[in-house]
Amino acid sequence: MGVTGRDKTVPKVAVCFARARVVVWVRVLLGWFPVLPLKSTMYSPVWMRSLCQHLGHSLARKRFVSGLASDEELRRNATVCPPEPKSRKKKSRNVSALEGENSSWEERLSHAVTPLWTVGYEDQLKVKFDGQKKILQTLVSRLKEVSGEHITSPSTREDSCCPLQPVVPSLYEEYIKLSPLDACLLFHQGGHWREITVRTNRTGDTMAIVTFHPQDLSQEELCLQKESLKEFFTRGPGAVCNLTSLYFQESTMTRCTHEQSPYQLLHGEPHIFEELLGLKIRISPDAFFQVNTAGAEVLYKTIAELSHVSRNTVFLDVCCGTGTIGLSMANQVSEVLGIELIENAVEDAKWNASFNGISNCKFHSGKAEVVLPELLLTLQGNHPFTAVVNPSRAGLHYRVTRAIRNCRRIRTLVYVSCKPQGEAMRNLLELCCPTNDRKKLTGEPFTLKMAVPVDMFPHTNHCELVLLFER
Ligand SMILES: C[S@@+](CC[C@H](N)C(=O)[O-])C[C@H]1O[C@@H](n2cnc3c(N)ncnc32)[C@H](O)[C@@H]1O
Repeated sequence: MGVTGRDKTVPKVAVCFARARVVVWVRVLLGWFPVLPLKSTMYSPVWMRSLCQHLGHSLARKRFVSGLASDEELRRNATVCPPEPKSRKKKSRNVSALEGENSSWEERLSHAVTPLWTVGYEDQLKVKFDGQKKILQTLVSRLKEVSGEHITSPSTREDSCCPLQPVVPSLYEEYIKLSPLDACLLFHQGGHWREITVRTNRTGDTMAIVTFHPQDLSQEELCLQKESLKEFFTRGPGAVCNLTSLYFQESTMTRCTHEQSPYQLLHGEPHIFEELLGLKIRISPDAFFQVNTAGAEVLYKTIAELSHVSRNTVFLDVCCGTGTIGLSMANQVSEVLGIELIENAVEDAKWNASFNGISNCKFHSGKAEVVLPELLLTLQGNHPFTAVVNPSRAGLHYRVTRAIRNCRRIRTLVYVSCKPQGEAMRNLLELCCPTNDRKKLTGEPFTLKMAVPVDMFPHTNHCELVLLFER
Protein backbone atom coordinates (compact mmCIF):
# COMPACT_ATOMS: atom_id res chain seq x y z
CA MET A 1 0.00 0.00 0.00
CA GLY A 2 1.57 3.25 -1.07
CA VAL A 3 -0.07 5.34 1.55
CA THR A 4 -1.23 5.66 5.04
CA GLY A 5 -3.99 7.99 5.92
CA ARG A 6 -1.46 10.50 7.17
CA ASP A 7 0.00 12.02 4.03
CA LYS A 8 -3.28 12.28 2.11
CA THR A 9 -1.71 10.82 -1.01
CA VAL A 10 -3.32 8.10 -3.03
CA PRO A 11 -2.49 4.40 -2.87
CA LYS A 12 -0.13 3.10 -5.52
CA VAL A 13 -1.11 1.30 -8.69
CA ALA A 14 -2.35 -2.26 -8.60
CA VAL A 15 -2.30 -2.70 -4.86
CA CYS A 16 -5.00 -0.14 -4.32
CA PHE A 17 -7.31 -1.64 -6.84
CA ALA A 18 -6.60 -5.17 -5.78
CA ARG A 19 -7.66 -4.07 -2.31
CA ALA A 20 -10.69 -2.32 -3.66
CA ARG A 21 -11.85 -5.43 -5.39
CA VAL A 22 -11.33 -7.57 -2.34
CA VAL A 23 -13.28 -5.23 -0.13
CA VAL A 24 -16.09 -4.99 -2.61
CA TRP A 25 -16.49 -8.74 -2.88
CA VAL A 26 -16.04 -9.50 0.77
CA ARG A 27 -18.81 -7.10 1.64
CA VAL A 28 -20.96 -8.57 -1.06
CA LEU A 29 -20.63 -11.87 0.75
CA LEU A 30 -21.50 -10.36 4.10
CA GLY A 31 -24.43 -8.32 3.10
CA TRP A 32 -26.17 -7.06 0.11
CA PHE A 33 -23.98 -4.29 -1.01
CA PRO A 34 -20.56 -3.36 -2.14
CA VAL A 35 -18.35 -1.31 0.11
CA LEU A 36 -16.07 1.23 -1.40
CA PRO A 37 -12.87 1.35 0.59
CA LEU A 38 -11.39 4.60 1.70
CA LYS A 39 -8.80 6.25 -0.52
CA SER A 40 -8.57 3.38 -2.90
CA THR A 41 -11.48 3.71 -5.21
CA MET A 42 -14.26 6.11 -5.80
CA TYR A 43 -17.85 6.56 -4.95
CA SER A 44 -19.47 7.65 -8.13
CA PRO A 45 -22.91 6.80 -9.44
CA VAL A 46 -21.33 5.60 -12.66
CA TRP A 47 -19.04 3.23 -10.84
CA MET A 48 -21.94 1.93 -8.80
CA ARG A 49 -23.97 1.45 -11.93
CA SER A 50 -21.19 -0.52 -13.56
CA LEU A 51 -20.96 -2.74 -10.49
CA CYS A 52 -24.71 -3.28 -10.53
CA GLN A 53 -24.56 -4.09 -14.21
CA HIS A 54 -21.74 -6.47 -13.41
CA LEU A 55 -23.87 -8.20 -10.78
CA GLY A 56 -26.81 -8.27 -13.16
CA HIS A 57 -24.76 -9.93 -15.85
CA SER A 58 -23.39 -12.34 -13.31
CA LEU A 59 -26.93 -13.34 -12.54
CA ALA A 60 -27.73 -13.75 -16.20
CA ARG A 61 -24.71 -15.98 -16.49
CA LYS A 62 -25.96 -18.14 -13.67
CA ARG A 63 -29.37 -18.36 -15.29
CA PHE A 64 -27.61 -19.32 -18.51
CA VAL A 65 -25.81 -22.15 -16.74
CA SER A 66 -29.05 -23.35 -15.17
CA GLY A 67 -30.86 -23.07 -18.49
CA LEU A 68 -33.19 -20.30 -17.31
CA ALA A 69 -31.85 -17.38 -19.27
CA SER A 70 -33.83 -15.85 -22.08
CA ASP A 71 -32.23 -15.32 -25.49
CA GLU A 72 -32.08 -11.63 -24.74
CA GLU A 73 -30.24 -12.27 -21.48
CA LEU A 74 -27.81 -14.56 -23.25
CA ARG A 75 -27.10 -11.94 -25.88
CA ARG A 76 -26.53 -9.26 -23.24
CA ASN A 77 -24.48 -11.63 -21.16
CA ALA A 78 -22.30 -12.65 -24.06
CA THR A 79 -21.13 -9.10 -24.55
CA VAL A 80 -19.82 -8.84 -21.02
CA CYS A 81 -19.12 -12.35 -19.93
CA PRO A 82 -17.50 -14.36 -22.72
CA PRO A 83 -17.32 -18.14 -22.39
CA GLU A 84 -14.56 -19.45 -20.21
CA PRO A 85 -11.55 -20.76 -22.15
CA LYS A 86 -10.71 -24.42 -21.55
CA SER A 87 -7.44 -23.71 -19.77
CA ARG A 88 -7.07 -20.79 -17.43
CA LYS A 89 -4.07 -18.65 -18.12
CA LYS A 90 -1.72 -17.21 -15.55
CA LYS A 91 -2.89 -13.92 -14.09
CA SER A 92 -1.12 -10.87 -15.36
CA ARG A 93 -1.18 -7.27 -14.33
CA ASN A 94 -0.36 -6.15 -17.84
CA VAL A 95 -3.35 -4.28 -19.17
CA SER A 96 -2.80 -5.10 -22.82
CA ALA A 97 -2.44 -8.76 -21.89
CA LEU A 98 -5.76 -8.52 -20.05
CA GLU A 99 -7.42 -7.44 -23.24
CA GLY A 100 -6.04 -10.38 -25.17
CA GLU A 101 -7.60 -13.74 -25.84
CA ASN A 102 -4.98 -15.43 -23.67
CA SER A 103 -6.28 -13.91 -20.45
CA SER A 104 -8.82 -15.65 -18.26
CA TRP A 105 -12.50 -14.74 -18.62
CA GLU A 106 -12.43 -13.14 -15.16
CA GLU A 107 -9.68 -10.79 -16.32
CA ARG A 108 -11.47 -9.99 -19.54
CA LEU A 109 -14.69 -9.41 -17.60
CA SER A 110 -12.90 -7.07 -15.19
CA HIS A 111 -11.32 -5.36 -18.14
CA ALA A 112 -14.68 -4.91 -19.87
CA VAL A 113 -16.46 -3.62 -16.76
CA THR A 114 -13.69 -1.62 -15.06
CA PRO A 115 -10.86 -1.27 -17.59
CA LEU A 116 -8.62 0.71 -15.24
CA TRP A 117 -8.83 -1.76 -12.37
CA THR A 118 -5.09 -2.46 -12.36
CA VAL A 119 -4.14 1.21 -12.38
CA GLY A 120 -3.67 3.43 -9.30
CA TYR A 121 -6.11 6.27 -8.85
CA GLU A 122 -3.68 9.13 -9.63
CA ASP A 123 -2.71 7.33 -12.84
CA GLN A 124 -6.38 6.73 -13.66
CA LEU A 125 -6.90 10.47 -13.47
CA LYS A 126 -3.97 11.00 -15.88
CA VAL A 127 -5.40 8.43 -18.31
CA LYS A 128 -8.79 10.14 -18.13
CA PHE A 129 -7.25 13.58 -18.55
CA ASP A 130 -5.29 12.48 -21.63
CA GLY A 131 -8.44 10.87 -23.04
CA GLN A 132 -10.44 14.06 -22.60
CA LYS A 133 -7.61 16.10 -24.13
CA LYS A 134 -7.65 13.89 -27.23
CA ILE A 135 -11.40 14.34 -27.52
CA LEU A 136 -10.96 18.11 -27.37
CA GLN A 137 -8.20 17.98 -29.96
CA THR A 138 -10.52 16.02 -32.25
CA LEU A 139 -13.20 18.58 -31.58
CA VAL A 140 -10.80 21.39 -32.51
CA SER A 141 -9.89 19.81 -35.82
CA ARG A 142 -13.55 19.03 -36.60
CA LEU A 143 -14.49 22.60 -35.74
CA LYS A 144 -11.77 23.85 -38.06
CA GLU A 145 -13.12 21.60 -40.79
CA VAL A 146 -16.69 22.76 -40.47
CA SER A 147 -15.99 26.45 -39.98
CA GLY A 148 -13.08 26.69 -42.35
CA GLU A 149 -11.78 29.21 -39.87
CA HIS A 150 -8.67 29.51 -37.84
CA ILE A 151 -9.65 29.13 -34.18
CA THR A 152 -8.18 31.76 -31.91
CA SER A 153 -9.08 30.61 -28.40
CA PRO A 154 -6.40 31.12 -25.70
CA SER A 155 -5.49 27.44 -25.73
CA THR A 156 -5.12 26.98 -29.49
CA ARG A 157 -1.43 26.56 -28.87
CA GLU A 158 -2.20 23.25 -27.18
CA ASP A 159 -4.65 22.21 -29.86
CA SER A 160 -7.53 22.44 -27.44
CA CYS A 161 -10.59 24.59 -28.05
CA CYS A 162 -10.85 25.74 -24.44
CA PRO A 163 -8.86 25.50 -21.21
CA LEU A 164 -8.95 21.93 -19.92
CA GLN A 165 -9.22 21.70 -16.15
CA PRO A 166 -7.88 18.71 -14.19
CA VAL A 167 -10.37 15.84 -13.75
CA VAL A 168 -12.53 16.39 -10.71
CA PRO A 169 -11.80 13.23 -8.71
CA SER A 170 -14.45 10.88 -7.40
CA LEU A 171 -16.42 12.10 -4.47
CA TYR A 172 -15.77 10.10 -1.34
CA GLU A 173 -12.09 9.90 -2.14
CA GLU A 174 -12.14 13.66 -2.61
CA TYR A 175 -13.96 14.09 0.68
CA ILE A 176 -11.34 12.09 2.57
CA LYS A 177 -8.57 14.08 0.93
CA LEU A 178 -10.23 17.34 1.92
CA SER A 179 -10.83 16.20 5.47
CA PRO A 180 -8.28 17.30 8.08
CA LEU A 181 -8.70 13.81 9.56
CA ASP A 182 -6.91 10.67 8.40
CA ALA A 183 -8.31 7.43 7.07
CA CYS A 184 -8.29 4.54 9.52
CA LEU A 185 -6.82 1.54 7.75
CA LEU A 186 -5.46 -0.34 10.76
CA PHE A 187 -6.91 0.43 14.18
CA HIS A 188 -3.53 0.59 15.93
CA GLN A 189 -2.27 3.18 13.42
CA GLY A 190 -5.01 5.66 14.35
CA GLY A 191 -7.05 7.62 11.81
CA HIS A 192 -10.81 8.08 11.62
CA TRP A 193 -12.49 7.42 8.25
CA ARG A 194 -13.11 3.69 7.97
CA GLU A 195 -15.48 2.58 5.24
CA ILE A 196 -18.57 3.55 3.34
CA THR A 197 -21.26 0.96 2.71
CA VAL A 198 -23.59 1.73 -0.16
CA ARG A 199 -26.96 0.02 -0.41
CA THR A 200 -29.03 0.45 -3.56
CA ASN A 201 -32.37 -0.99 -4.56
CA ARG A 202 -34.15 -1.82 -7.79
CA THR A 203 -35.63 1.64 -8.07
CA GLY A 204 -32.28 3.41 -7.70
CA ASP A 205 -32.52 4.69 -4.11
CA THR A 206 -29.14 4.89 -2.42
CA MET A 207 -28.32 4.60 1.27
CA ALA A 208 -24.74 5.39 2.29
CA ILE A 209 -23.41 4.42 5.73
CA VAL A 210 -20.12 5.98 6.79
CA THR A 211 -18.21 4.22 9.56
CA PHE A 212 -15.92 6.43 11.58
CA HIS A 213 -13.45 5.74 14.39
CA PRO A 214 -13.86 8.54 16.95
CA GLN A 215 -10.42 7.96 18.53
CA ASP A 216 -10.19 10.75 21.14
CA LEU A 217 -12.28 13.42 19.40
CA SER A 218 -14.57 15.51 21.61
CA GLN A 219 -18.35 15.62 21.02
CA GLU A 220 -17.95 19.10 19.47
CA GLU A 221 -15.31 17.85 17.05
CA LEU A 222 -17.49 14.86 16.14
CA CYS A 223 -20.43 17.16 15.47
CA LEU A 224 -18.28 19.25 13.16
CA GLN A 225 -17.25 16.14 11.19
CA LYS A 226 -20.87 15.01 10.84
CA GLU A 227 -21.97 18.47 9.71
CA SER A 228 -19.18 18.66 7.18
CA LEU A 229 -20.01 15.18 5.79
CA LYS A 230 -23.66 16.08 5.51
CA GLU A 231 -22.84 19.37 3.83
CA PHE A 232 -20.63 17.59 1.29
CA PHE A 233 -23.33 15.08 0.31
CA THR A 234 -26.31 17.41 0.43
CA ARG A 235 -25.11 20.81 -0.77
CA GLY A 236 -21.47 20.20 -1.82
CA PRO A 237 -19.91 18.19 -4.64
CA GLY A 238 -21.37 14.94 -3.26
CA ALA A 239 -24.93 16.19 -3.87
CA VAL A 240 -24.79 14.63 -7.38
CA CYS A 241 -24.94 11.21 -5.65
CA ASN A 242 -28.52 12.12 -4.75
CA LEU A 243 -28.41 10.00 -1.60
CA THR A 244 -31.75 8.86 -0.29
CA SER A 245 -30.19 8.33 3.17
CA LEU A 246 -26.87 9.24 4.75
CA TYR A 247 -25.94 7.42 7.96
CA PHE A 248 -22.95 7.85 10.23
CA GLN A 249 -21.77 5.32 12.78
CA GLU A 250 -18.99 5.82 15.30
CA SER A 251 -17.30 2.49 15.68
CA THR A 252 -14.27 1.42 17.67
CA MET A 253 -14.69 -2.21 16.63
CA THR A 254 -14.74 -4.04 13.31
CA ARG A 255 -18.55 -4.08 13.50
CA CYS A 256 -20.90 -2.45 15.99
CA THR A 257 -24.60 -3.10 16.36
CA HIS A 258 -27.00 -0.18 16.56
CA GLU A 259 -27.37 -0.89 20.28
CA GLN A 260 -23.59 -0.73 20.79
CA SER A 261 -23.23 2.46 18.76
CA PRO A 262 -26.28 3.96 17.08
CA TYR A 263 -26.55 4.48 13.36
CA GLN A 264 -27.05 8.25 13.18
CA LEU A 265 -29.21 9.51 10.34
CA LEU A 266 -27.53 12.65 9.01
CA HIS A 267 -29.80 13.12 6.04
CA GLY A 268 -32.83 11.65 4.25
CA GLU A 269 -34.97 8.60 4.83
CA PRO A 270 -34.36 6.21 7.73
CA HIS A 271 -34.96 3.08 5.62
CA ILE A 272 -34.42 1.73 2.16
CA PHE A 273 -37.13 -0.43 0.58
CA GLU A 274 -36.96 -3.32 -1.85
CA GLU A 275 -39.51 -5.28 -3.87
CA LEU A 276 -39.07 -9.01 -3.41
CA LEU A 277 -41.41 -11.80 -4.59
CA GLY A 278 -44.25 -9.29 -4.74
CA LEU A 279 -43.61 -7.97 -1.22
CA LYS A 280 -42.41 -4.53 -0.23
CA ILE A 281 -39.54 -5.00 2.23
CA ARG A 282 -38.27 -2.31 4.59
CA ILE A 283 -34.58 -2.54 5.47
CA SER A 284 -32.84 -0.68 8.31
CA PRO A 285 -29.16 0.25 7.96
CA ASP A 286 -28.06 -2.55 10.28
CA ALA A 287 -30.45 -5.23 9.00
CA PHE A 288 -29.15 -8.02 6.80
CA PHE A 289 -30.39 -8.34 3.25
CA GLN A 290 -29.20 -10.79 0.61
CA VAL A 291 -26.58 -9.58 -1.86
CA ASN A 292 -28.80 -9.21 -4.89
CA THR A 293 -32.54 -9.21 -4.90
CA ALA A 294 -33.07 -11.35 -7.99
CA GLY A 295 -30.65 -13.91 -6.53
CA ALA A 296 -32.53 -13.82 -3.22
CA GLU A 297 -35.78 -14.59 -5.04
CA VAL A 298 -34.20 -17.68 -6.60
CA LEU A 299 -32.86 -18.72 -3.18
CA TYR A 300 -36.22 -18.28 -1.43
CA LYS A 301 -38.09 -20.17 -4.14
CA THR A 302 -35.63 -23.04 -3.72
CA ILE A 303 -36.25 -23.03 0.04
CA ALA A 304 -40.01 -23.00 -0.52
CA GLU A 305 -39.84 -25.97 -2.91
CA LEU A 306 -37.79 -28.03 -0.46
CA SER A 307 -39.84 -27.16 2.62
CA HIS A 308 -42.89 -29.35 1.75
CA VAL A 309 -45.20 -27.19 3.83
CA SER A 310 -48.98 -27.53 4.09
CA ARG A 311 -51.79 -25.35 5.43
CA ASN A 312 -51.21 -26.98 8.85
CA THR A 313 -47.53 -26.28 9.06
CA VAL A 314 -46.07 -24.02 11.72
CA PHE A 315 -43.09 -22.44 9.98
CA LEU A 316 -40.07 -21.45 12.09
CA ASP A 317 -37.76 -18.88 10.49
CA VAL A 318 -34.63 -18.87 12.64
CA CYS A 319 -32.21 -15.97 12.02
CA CYS A 320 -34.91 -14.31 9.96
CA GLY A 321 -33.39 -10.86 9.34
CA THR A 322 -36.16 -8.64 7.94
CA GLY A 323 -38.47 -11.66 7.83
CA THR A 324 -38.18 -12.28 4.10
CA ILE A 325 -38.20 -16.09 4.06
CA GLY A 326 -41.13 -16.47 6.45
CA LEU A 327 -43.13 -13.69 4.85
CA SER A 328 -42.70 -15.24 1.42
CA MET A 329 -44.07 -18.54 2.82
CA ALA A 330 -46.84 -17.07 4.95
CA ASN A 331 -49.72 -17.76 2.56
CA GLN A 332 -48.83 -21.47 2.41
CA VAL A 333 -48.68 -22.22 6.15
CA SER A 334 -50.78 -21.77 9.27
CA GLU A 335 -48.30 -19.60 11.14
CA VAL A 336 -44.80 -18.14 10.80
CA LEU A 337 -42.58 -17.60 13.83
CA GLY A 338 -39.40 -15.64 13.21
CA ILE A 339 -36.41 -15.12 15.51
CA GLU A 340 -33.72 -12.51 14.93
CA LEU A 341 -30.91 -10.97 16.94
CA ILE A 342 -30.88 -7.45 15.42
CA GLU A 343 -33.70 -5.43 16.94
CA ASN A 344 -34.11 -3.07 14.01
CA ALA A 345 -34.39 -6.04 11.65
CA VAL A 346 -37.19 -7.43 13.84
CA GLU A 347 -38.95 -4.07 13.69
CA ASP A 348 -38.55 -4.19 9.91
CA ALA A 349 -39.99 -7.73 9.83
CA LYS A 350 -43.05 -6.61 11.83
CA TRP A 351 -43.52 -3.58 9.58
CA ASN A 352 -43.11 -5.78 6.49
CA ALA A 353 -45.82 -8.18 7.70
CA SER A 354 -48.21 -5.37 8.52
CA PHE A 355 -47.56 -3.34 5.35
CA ASN A 356 -48.02 -6.39 3.14
CA GLY A 357 -51.24 -7.37 4.90
CA ILE A 358 -49.82 -10.57 6.39
CA SER A 359 -51.39 -11.41 9.74
CA ASN A 360 -50.11 -14.92 10.57
CA CYS A 361 -46.48 -13.96 11.34
CA LYS A 362 -44.89 -13.23 14.71
CA PHE A 363 -41.33 -12.05 15.06
CA HIS A 364 -39.25 -12.41 18.21
CA SER A 365 -36.21 -10.36 18.99
CA GLY A 366 -33.17 -11.90 20.70
CA LYS A 367 -30.56 -14.59 20.45
CA ALA A 368 -31.99 -17.72 18.89
CA GLU A 369 -30.18 -19.81 21.51
CA VAL A 370 -32.23 -18.08 24.20
CA VAL A 371 -35.54 -17.49 22.40
CA LEU A 372 -36.03 -20.76 20.50
CA PRO A 373 -35.85 -23.27 23.39
CA GLU A 374 -38.40 -21.20 25.37
CA LEU A 375 -40.63 -20.64 22.36
CA LEU A 376 -40.79 -24.35 21.51
CA LEU A 377 -41.92 -25.12 25.06
CA THR A 378 -44.85 -22.73 24.77
CA LEU A 379 -46.23 -24.02 21.46
CA GLN A 380 -49.42 -26.05 21.81
CA GLY A 381 -51.05 -28.57 19.46
CA ASN A 382 -49.83 -31.43 17.30
CA HIS A 383 -49.30 -29.80 13.95
CA PRO A 384 -45.90 -30.48 12.37
CA PHE A 385 -43.22 -27.80 12.33
CA THR A 386 -40.96 -26.97 9.47
CA ALA A 387 -37.88 -25.00 10.46
CA VAL A 388 -35.66 -22.95 8.20
CA VAL A 389 -32.39 -21.79 9.67
CA ASN A 390 -30.24 -19.28 7.85
CA PRO A 391 -27.48 -18.29 10.25
CA SER A 392 -24.51 -16.07 9.55
CA ARG A 393 -21.12 -17.67 8.85
CA ALA A 394 -20.63 -18.40 12.55
CA GLY A 395 -23.37 -21.04 12.32
CA LEU A 396 -25.93 -21.82 15.03
CA HIS A 397 -25.27 -21.87 18.76
CA TYR A 398 -25.26 -25.47 20.03
CA ARG A 399 -28.39 -24.67 22.11
CA VAL A 400 -30.28 -23.98 18.87
CA THR A 401 -29.30 -27.26 17.22
CA ARG A 402 -30.09 -29.06 20.47
CA ALA A 403 -33.53 -27.44 20.71
CA ILE A 404 -34.32 -28.37 17.10
CA ARG A 405 -33.00 -31.90 17.48
CA ASN A 406 -35.00 -32.49 20.68
CA CYS A 407 -38.28 -31.01 19.43
CA ARG A 408 -40.18 -33.98 18.02
CA ARG A 409 -42.66 -31.83 16.15
CA ILE A 410 -39.95 -30.50 13.83
CA ARG A 411 -40.06 -33.10 11.05
CA THR A 412 -38.50 -31.04 8.27
CA LEU A 413 -35.49 -28.76 8.57
CA VAL A 414 -33.98 -26.60 5.84
CA TYR A 415 -30.49 -25.38 6.71
CA VAL A 416 -29.26 -22.53 4.50
CA SER A 417 -25.57 -21.79 4.81
CA CYS A 418 -23.21 -19.44 2.99
CA LYS A 419 -20.27 -21.24 4.63
CA PRO A 420 -21.16 -24.90 5.15
CA GLN A 421 -17.51 -25.89 5.51
CA GLY A 422 -17.15 -23.72 8.63
CA GLU A 423 -19.00 -23.82 11.94
CA ALA A 424 -22.13 -25.01 10.15
CA MET A 425 -20.47 -28.40 9.73
CA ARG A 426 -20.52 -28.85 13.51
CA ASN A 427 -24.26 -28.00 13.51
CA LEU A 428 -24.98 -30.54 10.78
CA LEU A 429 -23.18 -33.28 12.67
CA GLU A 430 -25.13 -32.46 15.84
CA LEU A 431 -28.38 -32.69 13.91
CA CYS A 432 -27.62 -36.06 12.32
CA CYS A 433 -25.42 -37.94 14.81
CA PRO A 434 -26.76 -40.90 16.86
CA THR A 435 -28.40 -39.86 20.13
CA ASN A 436 -25.82 -38.54 22.56
CA ASP A 437 -26.84 -38.22 26.22
CA ARG A 438 -23.68 -36.38 27.20
CA LYS A 439 -24.46 -33.61 24.66
CA LYS A 440 -28.17 -33.86 25.48
CA LEU A 441 -28.94 -34.73 21.86
CA THR A 442 -31.74 -37.11 22.68
CA GLY A 443 -34.17 -36.61 19.80
CA GLU A 444 -34.36 -38.78 16.69
CA PRO A 445 -31.50 -37.89 14.30
CA PHE A 446 -32.25 -36.04 11.07
CA THR A 447 -31.33 -37.50 7.70
CA LEU A 448 -29.92 -35.39 4.91
CA LYS A 449 -32.22 -35.76 1.92
CA MET A 450 -31.21 -33.17 -0.59
CA ALA A 451 -28.63 -30.43 -1.16
CA VAL A 452 -29.12 -27.54 -3.58
CA PRO A 453 -26.33 -25.01 -4.06
CA VAL A 454 -27.60 -21.62 -5.22
CA ASP A 455 -25.04 -19.32 -6.77
CA MET A 456 -25.62 -16.04 -4.98
CA PHE A 457 -22.01 -14.98 -5.46
CA PRO A 458 -20.94 -15.40 -9.07
CA HIS A 459 -17.22 -15.05 -9.79
CA THR A 460 -16.31 -16.21 -6.28
CA ASN A 461 -15.90 -19.70 -4.84
CA HIS A 462 -18.96 -19.25 -2.64
CA CYS A 463 -22.52 -20.56 -2.90
CA GLU A 464 -25.52 -20.58 -0.63
CA LEU A 465 -26.03 -24.26 0.15
CA VAL A 466 -29.62 -25.25 0.87
CA LEU A 467 -29.80 -28.56 2.77
CA LEU A 468 -33.02 -30.48 3.32
CA PHE A 469 -33.19 -32.69 6.43
CA GLU A 470 -36.10 -34.92 7.41
CA ARG A 471 -36.89 -37.48 10.06
C1 LIG B 1 -27.46 -14.78 6.66
S1 LIG B 1 -28.51 -13.67 7.53
C2 LIG B 1 -30.09 -14.29 7.01
C3 LIG B 1 -31.23 -13.35 7.19
C4 LIG B 1 -32.54 -13.73 6.50
N1 LIG B 1 -32.85 -15.10 6.63
C5 LIG B 1 -32.50 -13.32 5.05
O1 LIG B 1 -32.50 -14.18 4.17
O2 LIG B 1 -32.48 -12.12 4.78
C6 LIG B 1 -28.31 -14.23 9.17
C7 LIG B 1 -29.12 -13.49 10.19
O3 LIG B 1 -28.90 -14.11 11.45
C8 LIG B 1 -28.92 -13.12 12.45
N2 LIG B 1 -28.26 -13.69 13.64
C9 LIG B 1 -26.94 -13.83 13.87
N3 LIG B 1 -26.73 -14.40 15.06
C10 LIG B 1 -27.96 -14.64 15.60
C11 LIG B 1 -28.41 -15.22 16.82
N4 LIG B 1 -27.55 -15.68 17.73
N5 LIG B 1 -29.72 -15.30 17.04
C12 LIG B 1 -30.63 -14.85 16.13
N6 LIG B 1 -30.24 -14.29 14.94
C13 LIG B 1 -28.94 -14.18 14.68
C14 LIG B 1 -28.20 -11.97 11.79
O4 LIG B 1 -28.50 -10.75 12.43
C15 LIG B 1 -28.75 -12.04 10.37
O5 LIG B 1 -29.90 -11.25 10.22
